[in-house]
Formats: sequence, C-alpha cells, structure tokens
Amino acid sequence: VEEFPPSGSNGVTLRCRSRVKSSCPIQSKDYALPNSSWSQGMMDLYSRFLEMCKDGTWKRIPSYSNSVDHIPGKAFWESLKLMSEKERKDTRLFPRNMDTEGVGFEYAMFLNPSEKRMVCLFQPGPYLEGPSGFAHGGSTATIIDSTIGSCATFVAGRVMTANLSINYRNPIPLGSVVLVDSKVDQVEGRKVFLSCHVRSIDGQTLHAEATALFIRLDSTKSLQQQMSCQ
Ligand SMILES: CCCCC/C=C\C/C=C\C/C=C\C/C=C\CCCC(=O)SCCNC(=O)CCNC(=O)[C@H](O)C(C)(C)COP(=O)(O)OP(=O)(O)OC[C@H]1O[C@@H](n2cnc3c(N)ncnc32)[C@H](O)[C@@H]1OP(=O)(O)O
Repeated sequence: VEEFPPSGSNGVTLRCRSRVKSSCPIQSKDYALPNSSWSQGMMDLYSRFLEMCKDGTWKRIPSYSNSVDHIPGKAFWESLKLMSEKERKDTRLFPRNMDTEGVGFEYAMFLNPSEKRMVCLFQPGPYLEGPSGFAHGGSTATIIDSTIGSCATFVAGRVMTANLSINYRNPIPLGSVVLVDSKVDQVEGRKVFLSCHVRSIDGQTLHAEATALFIRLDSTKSLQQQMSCQ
C-alpha cells in the first residue's frame, strides 16, 4: 500500500518493501502531527493551514525520520535498491534526530503546488539554543534548508543544496513559533532558484531572509509529475 500524501488522519502510512512479503507492512511514524509540546500559537497556525487544505489549495506534508520514506511511487522502490537495510535503520533526517518531543525541531510543512510554495510552521525547542534564550543560527539555517529543499524536491525531484545565503534580521526566541515561507522563483535547466522569509506568526517581525540554489541530480520525474500520474 502506498499513499502520498497519506489520507488517514492517524498519520501512519503503510508501505511494503520489495524484498518483504506484502503481509509485512512498514509503519512510518508521521512526526508533523500535533503533540503535547506544541504551543497554542503552533496549534492555531496548524489548524489554519489544515482548514486551507480542505479545498485542495494547500497540502499537508507528512514528515518521517528517514528521507526515503518521503519518496512516493516508483522512485520509492528504486531508492530502496540504493540504500541498504542498515543505512535505513541507522540514519535519520537531521531535524528529526531527537526523540523527546518539544526539545528540538518541532515543525510541520504545507505545500501550495500551484504557487510552488512550501511553508513550515517551526517551534524551536530549548536544545536548539544559540545566544541565551534564542535559537542557534545553524538551527534556523537547517529549517530553512529543509523547507526550501522540500519545495525544490517537489518541483524538481532529487536535488542538493549548492548555495544557501541567509540574512539574520531578528533573533528567534526559543519556544516561539515562526512561519518559514519559501517558493521557487526560477528553474533553469538543472538549477532551481528559491527564496524564503522567516516571520513571526503576526507577520510583524522578519527573523531571516534567504536565497538558495539547488541542483537537480538526475532525470527522475519531479514529485509534482509523479503525483499527477497517480
Ligand atoms: C509533495 C512534496 C513533498 C516534498 C517533500 C518531499 C521530500 C522531502 C524529502 C526529505 C526531506 C528532507 C530534507 C529536505 C531536502 C533537502 C534539505 C537538505 C539538503 C542538503 O542538506 S544537501 C547537502 C549539502 N549540499 C551538498 O553537500 C552539495 C555538495 N555539492 C555537490 O554535490 C555538487 O557540487 C552539486 C551536486 C551541487 C553540483 O554538482 P554537479 O557535478 O552535479 O553539477 P555541476 O558542478 O556541473 O553544476 C551544474 C551547474 O550548477 C552551477 N553550480 C553548481 N554549484 C554552484 C554554486 N554553489 N553556485 C553557483 N552555481 C553553481 C554550475 O556552475 C553549473 O552551471 P552551468 O551548467 O551553467 O555551467
């Protein structure tokens, strides 16, 4: 069974590995669902975006601890050949590397396919501290890269960050909620140019702005193309 994005409300996607009989599904936990560490501000913003998903304008993007679990359709099976069982078990996406809820990266992404836009609701926890009481700039770079990267992945398929340029305008208080808003500006051959703004929920504070260049790695179809075929 393959679903993308998953339609179930429990956030659990069932998939089968090619080397495993179909009676042995793998359950991947979706981390982009509310948990008890989410503040009221995070919950309100999440509900607002869920509401905007109802007419199909926006799509909630599930978040798993391993990048291969994000790849739908044929590419998913192909990717399994490229990654051993051991690698699957022993690796984790960097922003999903902490088990305790609320201490690290709490985030959820939403995609607007027609605008080629990905937003991320981000609540940085206490283990992301840089300056006292504020998020480390590296954690801000990580969430920007992940949001922009997911946006580029949606539009172009397998990509890598070639350049990421960030201007830090105002520090992000730990435990606050910010909106990371990214979009594809231009695609030229293998090059995908994107931009991003990180703002407070009320839009009054600009925390950071960024531009990025991603390079498409191969000729696989974009996730957008794959989704429209399903
Ligand atoms: C429904 C939607 C679902 C969306 C979500 C789905 C999935 C999400 C999945 C998982 C989510 C997880 C994370 C999100 C995704 C990503 C975030 C993390 C991304 C990273 O954390 S990634 C690690 C850091 N990243 C690197 O570790 C890159 C090291 N690097 C290289 O691996 C190579 O460098 C490479 C591949 C970049 C290029 O190498 P290459 O050999 O393929 O290509 P080449 O060098 O020929 O460049 C081709 C043309 O780009 C120009 N060019 C290249 N680099 C440039 C630069 N820096 N500035 C200006 N121009 C540049 C050249 O000048 C040439 O231009 P021209 O063709 O005009 O001459």
